[in-house]
Amino acid sequence: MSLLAVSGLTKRYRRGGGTVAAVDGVAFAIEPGETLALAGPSGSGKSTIARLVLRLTEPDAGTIQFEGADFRSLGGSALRARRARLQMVFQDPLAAFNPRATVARVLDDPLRIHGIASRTERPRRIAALLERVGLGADLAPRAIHEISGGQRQRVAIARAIATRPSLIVLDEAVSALDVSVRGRILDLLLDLQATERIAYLFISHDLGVVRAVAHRLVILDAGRVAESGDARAVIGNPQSAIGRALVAAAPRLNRTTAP
Ligand SMILES: Nc1ncnc2c1ncn2[C@@H]1O[C@H](COP(=O)(O)OP(=O)(O)OP(=O)(O)O)[C@@H](O)[C@H]1O
Repeated sequence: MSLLAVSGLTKRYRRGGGTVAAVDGVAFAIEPGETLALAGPSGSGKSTIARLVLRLTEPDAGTIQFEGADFRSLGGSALRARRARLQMVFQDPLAAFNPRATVARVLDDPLRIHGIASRTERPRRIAALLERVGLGADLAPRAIHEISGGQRQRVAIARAIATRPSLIVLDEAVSALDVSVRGRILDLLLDLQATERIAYLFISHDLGVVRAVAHRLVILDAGRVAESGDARAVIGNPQSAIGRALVAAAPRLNRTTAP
């Protein structure tokens, strides 16, 4: 059974006098421990799909099965428990967190809210989480706005793994980072996937990054699936017009070195 399976996913927004389908009958599945990338031009519906999967936005139609449950019909404590297993990392952690909060506070929240560790245990758990993402425990008292962008994204990943998720949605999570920092964060994500068997829904406009980390790739165009398949096969030989255009517009793909 797939970890996540969506089908017929549809979300319309009002525009002018009518409506626009930001997401229009999209279907895909993610298996445990795998990375599925979503790519497509700006406005093709990538972020809307992320928000629908996370239930931050309600779809107009479609089904979302997560860990065998109908995710749309869950409520109350069942939804809370399932939410712990489905985490997210966005492009800009400064927008996602209170910039004045300390690193310790950002990591304490999920441990407390989901009842994962007692008050006395939590500092130790926070130190272990920081260590797991390659940061020192001395970062705990620092404010989010005081640390570097790469450190902030590591804190965001530490927060995401605090609840032992089976799936993390990453929406342009490495796009704002410079190339060397990006490479190290991608290595961390791959290492976490190998050791914890976490699956990723990896949204990126950068096919070089997608090729480096994704097992499978779904290319979107105007809210619909244009093509999908093995990530390297799709990038190496795109079948859709939009796939060919995206590959042609990605000069870094022509290099032999990994991003
Ligand atoms: N809250 C909203 N209200 C109205 N229209 C929206 C809303 N959110 C998204 N849209 C529209 O839905 C379409 C898909 O947007 P979405 O942000 O999902 O695309 P995207 O592929 O993530 O784009 P980008 O790469 O630029 O982030 C766009 O036409 C966008 O203008």
